[in-house]
Amino acid sequence: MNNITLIGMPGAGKSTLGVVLAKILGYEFLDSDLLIQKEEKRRLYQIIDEEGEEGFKAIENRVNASIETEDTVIATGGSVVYCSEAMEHLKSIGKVVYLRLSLESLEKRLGNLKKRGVLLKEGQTLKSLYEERVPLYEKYADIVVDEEGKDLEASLQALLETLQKEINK
Ligand SMILES: Nc1ncnc2c1ncn2[C@@H]1O[C@H](COP(=O)(O)OP(=O)(O)O)[C@@H](O)[C@H]1O
Ligand SMILES: O=C(O)C1=C[C@@H](OP(=O)(O)O)[C@@H](O)[C@H](O)C1
Ligand SMILES: [Mg+2]
Repeated sequence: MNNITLIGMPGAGKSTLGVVLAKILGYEFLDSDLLIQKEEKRRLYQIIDEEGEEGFKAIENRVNASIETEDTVIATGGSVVYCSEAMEHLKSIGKVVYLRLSLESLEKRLGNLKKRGVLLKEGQTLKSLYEERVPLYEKYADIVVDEEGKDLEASLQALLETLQKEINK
């Protein structure tokens, strides 16, 4: 199945770029964060508040591992890479694309992380979260797209060009 799954740090543009990419490719678009909210009938922040970090991850794993789509751009939540079953499943139904952005750029782009619903352990900084996650994004990525120094239009262009090259391989 030829789905395209976007992974990367919160604020990397998975949701914003994903929907435009789907439109250009004539694909469906699925934001797995919205699927979690629909299935749980709760907002993400409520799930995190009520179930804690581990509880949220278990739900995120189950929901992402159950996605059965075709010709769909799937924007995941930044924490999906902690969910090994979900990641193996997403890899099996298409290509996994890591949207890479430097810590410095993310720091400028992101506001209050807790308010954004990012899974942060007590006292954890964006820097330590970045260092913890980058190896996981790299581990699961079939394709890496570098977004550094690009505006929305240029990021989308880079994403399209990289996918095109991959398809023509
Ligand atoms: N070059 C860019 N690519 C993607 N998003 C960008 C870019 N520049 C600024 N942004 C902004 O960064 C935010 C990305 O948020 P979002 O798409 O929700 O990311 P994610 O789903 O990866 O957490 C949006 O507010 C978007 O407008
Ligand atoms: O990175 C994270 O810890 C999270 C990112 C969010 O999605 P985005 O990556 O779309 O912001 C959402 O899944 C959840 O609140 C946790
Ligand atoms: Mg998103």
